[in-house]
Amino acid sequence: MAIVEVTELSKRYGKQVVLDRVSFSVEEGEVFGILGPNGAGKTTAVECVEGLRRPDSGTVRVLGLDPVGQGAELREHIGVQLQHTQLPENIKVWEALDLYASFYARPRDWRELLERWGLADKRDARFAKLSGGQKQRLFIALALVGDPRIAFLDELTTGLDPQARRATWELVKRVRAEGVTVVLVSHFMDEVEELCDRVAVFDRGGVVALDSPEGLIDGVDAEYRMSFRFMDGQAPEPGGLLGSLPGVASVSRTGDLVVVAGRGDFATEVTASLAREHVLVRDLRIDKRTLDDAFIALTGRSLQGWPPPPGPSGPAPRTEEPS
Ligand SMILES: Nc1ncnc2c1ncn2[C@@H]1O[C@H](COP(=O)(O)OP(=O)(O)OP(=O)(O)O)[C@@H](O)[C@H]1O
Repeated sequence: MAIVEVTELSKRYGKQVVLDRVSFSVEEGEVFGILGPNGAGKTTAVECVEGLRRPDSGTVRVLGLDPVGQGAELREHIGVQLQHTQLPENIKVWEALDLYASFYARPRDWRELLERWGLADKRDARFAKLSGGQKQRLFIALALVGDPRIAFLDELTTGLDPQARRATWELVKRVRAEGVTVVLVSHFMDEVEELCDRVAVFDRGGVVALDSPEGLIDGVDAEYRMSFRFMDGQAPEPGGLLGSLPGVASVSRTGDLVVVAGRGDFATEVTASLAREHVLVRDLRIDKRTLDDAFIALTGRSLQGWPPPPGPSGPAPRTEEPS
Protein backbone atom coordinates (compact mmCIF):
# COMPACT_ATOMS: atom_id res chain seq x y z
CA MET A 1 0.00 0.00 0.00
CA ALA A 2 1.34 3.43 -0.89
CA ILE A 3 1.75 5.46 2.27
CA VAL A 4 3.13 8.54 0.49
CA GLU A 5 1.95 9.64 -2.94
CA VAL A 6 3.52 12.57 -4.73
CA THR A 7 2.12 13.53 -8.11
CA GLU A 8 3.51 16.22 -10.41
CA LEU A 9 4.96 18.21 -7.53
CA SER A 10 6.48 21.54 -8.59
CA LYS A 11 8.15 24.20 -6.51
CA ARG A 12 10.15 27.30 -7.32
CA TYR A 13 11.96 29.87 -5.26
CA GLY A 14 11.63 33.16 -7.12
CA LYS A 15 12.69 32.37 -10.66
CA GLN A 16 14.56 29.18 -9.71
CA VAL A 17 12.62 26.03 -10.51
CA VAL A 18 13.65 23.58 -7.78
CA LEU A 19 11.13 20.78 -8.40
CA ASP A 20 9.62 20.22 -11.81
CA ARG A 21 6.63 17.83 -11.85
CA VAL A 22 8.14 15.28 -9.51
CA SER A 23 6.19 12.04 -8.91
CA PHE A 24 6.94 9.09 -6.65
CA SER A 25 5.23 6.92 -4.07
CA VAL A 26 6.47 5.20 -0.94
CA GLU A 27 5.15 1.79 0.07
CA GLU A 28 4.33 0.99 3.67
CA GLY A 29 7.19 -0.79 5.47
CA GLU A 30 9.98 0.04 3.03
CA VAL A 31 13.10 2.15 3.35
CA PHE A 32 12.72 4.59 0.49
CA GLY A 33 15.80 6.51 -0.57
CA ILE A 34 15.93 9.97 -2.09
CA LEU A 35 19.35 10.26 -3.67
CA GLY A 36 20.92 13.14 -5.52
CA PRO A 37 23.64 15.77 -5.48
CA ASN A 38 23.52 18.95 -3.44
CA GLY A 39 20.86 21.29 -4.70
CA ALA A 40 18.90 18.60 -6.59
CA GLY A 41 15.75 19.44 -4.64
CA LYS A 42 15.69 16.46 -2.27
CA THR A 43 15.07 18.41 0.92
CA THR A 44 12.50 20.62 -0.74
CA ALA A 45 10.58 17.55 -1.92
CA VAL A 46 10.70 15.87 1.47
CA GLU A 47 9.72 19.05 3.28
CA CYS A 48 6.70 19.38 0.96
CA VAL A 49 5.79 15.82 1.94
CA GLU A 50 6.21 16.67 5.63
CA GLY A 51 4.03 19.75 5.27
CA LEU A 52 6.88 22.14 6.05
CA ARG A 53 6.82 23.72 2.59
CA ARG A 54 3.88 24.49 0.38
CA PRO A 55 4.02 23.11 -3.18
CA ASP A 56 3.29 25.51 -6.04
CA SER A 57 1.40 22.78 -7.86
CA GLY A 58 0.87 19.04 -7.81
CA THR A 59 -0.59 16.74 -5.20
CA VAL A 60 0.96 15.26 -2.07
CA ARG A 61 -0.83 12.71 0.08
CA VAL A 62 0.68 11.12 3.16
CA LEU A 63 -1.47 8.45 4.82
CA GLY A 64 -4.22 9.87 2.65
CA LEU A 65 -3.82 13.32 4.23
CA ASP A 66 -2.90 16.63 2.64
CA PRO A 67 0.25 17.77 4.48
CA VAL A 68 -0.66 21.44 4.11
CA GLY A 69 -4.39 21.39 4.81
CA GLN A 70 -4.30 18.56 7.35
CA GLY A 71 -0.84 19.17 8.78
CA ALA A 72 -1.82 18.99 12.45
CA GLU A 73 -3.42 15.57 12.01
CA LEU A 74 -0.54 14.33 9.86
CA ARG A 75 2.12 15.37 12.33
CA GLU A 76 0.68 12.89 14.84
CA HIS A 77 1.79 10.10 12.51
CA ILE A 78 5.16 11.19 11.18
CA GLY A 79 8.58 11.56 12.77
CA VAL A 80 11.04 14.01 11.31
CA GLN A 81 14.77 14.39 11.63
CA LEU A 82 15.58 17.51 9.69
CA GLN A 83 18.84 18.02 7.85
CA HIS A 84 19.86 20.77 10.21
CA THR A 85 18.16 19.60 13.37
CA GLN A 86 19.70 21.40 16.29
CA LEU A 87 18.88 21.52 19.94
CA PRO A 88 19.84 24.10 22.58
CA GLU A 89 23.33 23.26 23.80
CA ASN A 90 22.29 23.04 27.42
CA ILE A 91 19.19 20.93 27.02
CA LYS A 92 19.52 17.55 28.70
CA VAL A 93 18.81 14.36 26.78
CA TRP A 94 15.74 13.50 28.84
CA GLU A 95 14.43 17.08 28.59
CA ALA A 96 14.61 16.97 24.79
CA LEU A 97 12.72 13.69 24.68
CA ASP A 98 10.16 14.94 27.20
CA LEU A 99 9.69 18.13 25.20
CA TYR A 100 9.21 16.30 21.90
CA ALA A 101 6.84 13.81 23.55
CA SER A 102 4.68 16.75 24.65
CA PHE A 103 4.02 17.60 20.97
CA TYR A 104 2.06 14.38 20.47
CA ALA A 105 -1.30 13.18 21.72
CA ARG A 106 -0.09 9.58 22.13
CA PRO A 107 3.69 9.60 22.50
CA ARG A 108 5.84 6.61 23.31
CA ASP A 109 7.37 6.37 26.74
CA TRP A 110 10.68 8.16 26.19
CA ARG A 111 12.34 6.21 29.01
CA GLU A 112 11.96 3.09 26.92
CA LEU A 113 13.46 4.94 23.91
CA LEU A 114 16.46 5.92 26.04
CA GLU A 115 17.12 2.26 26.71
CA ARG A 116 16.37 1.19 23.17
CA TRP A 117 18.77 3.66 21.59
CA GLY A 118 21.59 3.18 24.08
CA LEU A 119 21.20 6.58 25.71
CA ALA A 120 20.15 5.52 29.20
CA ASP A 121 23.48 6.52 30.72
CA LYS A 122 23.30 9.86 28.88
CA ARG A 123 19.88 10.71 30.29
CA ASP A 124 21.17 13.76 32.19
CA ALA A 125 23.91 14.71 29.74
CA ARG A 126 23.65 18.05 27.99
CA PHE A 127 23.23 18.01 24.21
CA ALA A 128 26.51 19.84 23.59
CA LYS A 129 28.41 17.13 25.47
CA LEU A 130 27.20 14.27 23.29
CA SER A 131 29.41 12.70 20.63
CA GLY A 132 28.32 12.79 16.97
CA GLY A 133 26.99 9.25 17.11
CA GLN A 134 25.13 9.91 20.36
CA LYS A 135 23.52 13.01 18.84
CA GLN A 136 22.36 10.93 15.87
CA ARG A 137 20.88 8.34 18.22
CA LEU A 138 19.08 11.11 20.06
CA PHE A 139 17.74 12.59 16.81
CA ILE A 140 16.41 9.19 15.79
CA ALA A 141 14.84 8.71 19.21
CA LEU A 142 13.24 12.16 18.88
CA ALA A 143 11.89 11.22 15.44
CA LEU A 144 10.32 8.10 16.97
CA VAL A 145 8.93 9.54 20.21
CA GLY A 146 5.55 10.24 18.61
CA ASP A 147 5.25 6.56 17.63
CA PRO A 148 5.14 7.48 13.93
CA ARG A 149 4.20 5.30 10.97
CA ILE A 150 6.74 7.11 8.80
CA ALA A 151 10.15 8.48 9.80
CA PHE A 152 11.87 11.04 7.58
CA LEU A 153 15.63 10.99 8.02
CA ASP A 154 17.48 13.71 6.10
CA GLU A 155 21.26 13.42 5.63
CA LEU A 156 21.54 11.37 8.76
CA THR A 157 25.20 10.48 8.43
CA THR A 158 26.72 13.54 6.79
CA GLY A 159 29.86 14.50 8.71
CA LEU A 160 30.07 11.26 10.70
CA ASP A 161 33.21 9.18 10.57
CA PRO A 162 32.97 5.75 8.85
CA GLN A 163 32.50 3.84 12.10
CA ALA A 164 29.72 6.09 13.36
CA ARG A 165 28.08 5.99 9.91
CA ARG A 166 27.94 2.21 9.97
CA ALA A 167 26.57 2.27 13.51
CA THR A 168 23.87 4.69 12.33
CA TRP A 169 22.97 2.36 9.45
CA GLU A 170 22.26 -0.36 11.97
CA LEU A 171 19.92 2.05 13.73
CA VAL A 172 18.00 2.67 10.52
CA LYS A 173 17.62 -1.07 10.05
CA ARG A 174 16.23 -1.29 13.55
CA VAL A 175 13.73 1.48 12.89
CA ARG A 176 12.51 -0.45 9.89
CA ALA A 177 12.41 -3.71 11.84
CA GLU A 178 10.04 -1.96 14.24
CA GLY A 179 7.61 -1.58 11.35
CA VAL A 180 8.20 2.11 10.66
CA THR A 181 8.39 3.18 7.02
CA VAL A 182 11.57 5.19 6.46
CA VAL A 183 12.18 7.94 3.92
CA LEU A 184 15.92 8.44 3.81
CA VAL A 185 17.47 11.45 2.10
CA SER A 186 21.10 10.89 1.23
CA HIS A 187 23.85 11.65 -1.20
CA PHE A 188 25.88 8.60 -0.24
CA MET A 189 25.73 5.72 -2.70
CA ASP A 190 26.91 3.07 -0.26
CA GLU A 191 24.35 4.13 2.31
CA VAL A 192 21.51 3.95 -0.16
CA GLU A 193 22.71 0.61 -1.52
CA GLU A 194 22.93 -0.83 1.97
CA LEU A 195 19.67 0.46 3.39
CA CYS A 196 17.08 1.20 0.74
CA ASP A 197 14.49 -1.06 -0.82
CA ARG A 198 13.84 1.49 -3.54
CA VAL A 199 15.52 4.72 -4.54
CA ALA A 200 14.34 7.81 -6.37
CA VAL A 201 17.31 9.42 -8.10
CA PHE A 202 16.88 13.20 -8.10
CA ASP A 203 18.77 15.41 -10.48
CA ARG A 204 18.15 19.06 -11.28
CA GLY A 205 14.68 19.08 -9.78
CA GLY A 206 13.40 15.89 -11.38
CA VAL A 207 13.27 12.17 -10.64
CA VAL A 208 15.50 10.63 -13.31
CA ALA A 209 15.04 7.00 -12.15
CA LEU A 210 13.18 5.04 -9.52
CA ASP A 211 13.97 1.41 -8.74
CA SER A 212 15.67 -0.87 -6.24
CA PRO A 213 19.44 -0.25 -5.98
CA GLU A 214 20.02 -3.57 -7.82
CA GLY A 215 17.45 -2.61 -10.47
CA LEU A 216 19.16 0.74 -11.02
CA ILE A 217 22.53 -0.96 -11.39
CA ASP A 218 21.21 -3.71 -13.68
CA GLY A 219 19.24 -1.22 -15.73
CA VAL A 220 22.35 0.66 -16.73
CA ASP A 221 24.35 -0.72 -19.57
CA ALA A 222 27.66 0.51 -18.19
CA GLU A 223 30.93 -1.06 -19.24
CA TYR A 224 32.71 -3.06 -16.55
CA ARG A 225 35.83 -5.18 -16.36
CA MET A 226 36.93 -8.64 -15.40
CA SER A 227 40.48 -9.84 -14.99
CA PHE A 228 42.25 -13.16 -14.48
CA ARG A 229 45.65 -14.79 -14.88
CA PHE A 230 46.37 -17.85 -16.97
CA MET A 231 47.57 -20.83 -14.99
CA ASP A 232 51.26 -21.59 -15.44
CA GLY A 233 52.06 -23.07 -18.83
CA GLN A 234 48.80 -21.88 -20.42
CA ALA A 235 49.19 -19.07 -22.87
CA PRO A 236 46.41 -19.00 -25.44
CA GLU A 237 45.95 -15.79 -27.40
CA PRO A 238 43.10 -14.24 -25.37
CA GLY A 239 42.02 -11.78 -28.06
CA GLY A 240 41.36 -14.61 -30.49
CA LEU A 241 39.56 -16.67 -27.89
CA LEU A 242 37.46 -13.97 -26.27
CA GLY A 243 37.42 -10.91 -28.53
CA SER A 244 34.38 -11.92 -30.54
CA LEU A 245 32.18 -13.06 -27.65
CA PRO A 246 28.86 -11.20 -27.20
CA GLY A 247 29.26 -8.07 -25.07
CA VAL A 248 33.07 -8.05 -25.06
CA ALA A 249 34.43 -4.60 -25.92
CA SER A 250 38.17 -5.12 -25.46
CA VAL A 251 40.73 -7.69 -24.37
CA SER A 252 44.22 -6.77 -23.19
CA ARG A 253 47.07 -8.87 -21.86
CA THR A 254 50.14 -7.98 -19.83
CA GLY A 255 52.22 -11.06 -19.05
CA ASP A 256 49.77 -13.61 -17.70
CA LEU A 257 47.24 -10.97 -16.62
CA VAL A 258 44.24 -10.63 -18.93
CA VAL A 259 41.74 -7.78 -18.62
CA VAL A 260 38.45 -8.01 -20.48
CA ALA A 261 36.01 -5.08 -20.65
CA GLY A 262 32.46 -5.37 -21.81
CA ARG A 263 28.78 -4.90 -21.20
CA GLY A 264 25.78 -6.98 -20.22
CA ASP A 265 26.46 -10.61 -19.36
CA PHE A 266 29.87 -10.79 -21.04
CA ALA A 267 31.62 -12.20 -17.94
CA THR A 268 29.48 -15.35 -18.07
CA GLU A 269 30.30 -15.73 -21.77
CA VAL A 270 34.01 -15.38 -21.02
CA THR A 271 34.06 -17.94 -18.20
CA ALA A 272 31.95 -20.38 -20.27
CA SER A 273 34.30 -20.00 -23.23
CA LEU A 274 37.39 -20.58 -21.07
CA ALA A 275 35.78 -23.72 -19.62
CA ARG A 276 34.88 -25.00 -23.09
CA GLU A 277 38.48 -24.60 -24.20
CA HIS A 278 39.75 -26.20 -20.96
CA VAL A 279 41.75 -23.08 -20.16
CA LEU A 280 42.45 -22.83 -16.44
CA VAL A 281 42.68 -19.40 -14.85
CA ARG A 282 43.36 -18.00 -11.39
CA ASP A 283 42.82 -14.69 -9.59
CA LEU A 284 39.48 -14.22 -11.36
CA ARG A 285 37.99 -10.84 -10.49
CA ILE A 286 34.87 -9.15 -11.76
CA ASP A 287 34.57 -5.45 -10.97
CA LYS A 288 31.02 -5.03 -9.77
CA ARG A 289 29.07 -2.23 -11.29
CA THR A 290 27.99 0.18 -8.61
CA LEU A 291 25.20 2.60 -7.99
CA ASP A 292 27.68 5.31 -8.87
CA ASP A 293 28.03 3.80 -12.38
CA ALA A 294 24.23 3.88 -12.61
CA PHE A 295 24.19 7.49 -11.41
CA ILE A 296 26.79 8.54 -13.98
CA ALA A 297 24.85 6.82 -16.75
CA LEU A 298 21.63 8.53 -15.63
CA THR A 299 22.95 12.03 -15.01
CA GLY A 300 26.24 12.22 -16.85
CA ARG A 301 28.26 12.88 -13.70
CA SER A 302 29.43 11.24 -10.51
CA LEU A 303 28.14 11.72 -7.01
CA GLN A 304 31.33 10.38 -5.49
CA GLY A 305 33.19 13.01 -3.60
CA TRP A 306 30.02 14.49 -2.11
CA PRO A 307 30.05 16.14 0.28
CA PRO A 308 33.34 18.01 -0.21
CA PRO A 309 35.90 16.83 2.34
CA PRO A 310 35.89 18.76 5.59
CA GLY A 311 38.51 21.46 5.50
CA PRO A 312 39.11 24.95 6.77
CA SER A 313 35.79 26.05 5.31
CA GLY A 314 33.88 22.84 6.02
CA PRO A 315 32.65 21.19 9.17
CA ALA A 316 34.94 19.04 11.27
CA PRO A 317 33.91 15.39 11.22
CA ARG A 318 31.81 14.34 14.15
CA THR A 319 33.21 11.30 15.78
CA GLU A 320 31.95 8.67 18.15
CA GLU A 321 33.78 9.35 21.38
CA PRO A 322 34.01 6.87 24.17
CA SER A 323 31.15 7.42 26.54
N1 LIG B 1 13.96 28.60 1.28
C1 LIG B 1 14.66 28.70 0.14
N2 LIG B 1 14.70 29.84 -0.53
C2 LIG B 1 15.36 29.97 -1.71
N3 LIG B 1 16.06 28.96 -2.29
C3 LIG B 1 16.06 27.78 -1.64
C4 LIG B 1 15.37 27.59 -0.40
N4 LIG B 1 15.55 26.31 -0.02
C5 LIG B 1 16.31 25.72 -0.96
N5 LIG B 1 16.62 26.61 -1.94
C6 LIG B 1 17.39 26.31 -3.15
O1 LIG B 1 16.73 25.26 -3.83
C7 LIG B 1 17.67 24.35 -4.38
C8 LIG B 1 17.37 22.95 -3.88
O2 LIG B 1 17.61 22.89 -2.49
P1 LIG B 1 17.34 21.58 -1.64
O3 LIG B 1 17.82 21.88 -0.25
O4 LIG B 1 15.95 21.14 -1.81
O5 LIG B 1 18.31 20.56 -2.36
P2 LIG B 1 18.94 19.23 -1.82
O6 LIG B 1 18.90 18.28 -2.95
O7 LIG B 1 18.28 18.80 -0.57
O8 LIG B 1 20.42 19.66 -1.53
P3 LIG B 1 21.35 19.36 -0.27
O9 LIG B 1 21.81 17.96 -0.43
O10 LIG B 1 22.45 20.36 -0.43
O11 LIG B 1 20.52 19.60 0.94
C9 LIG B 1 19.04 24.86 -3.99
O12 LIG B 1 19.55 25.59 -5.08
C10 LIG B 1 18.79 25.76 -2.82
O13 LIG B 1 19.73 26.78 -2.74
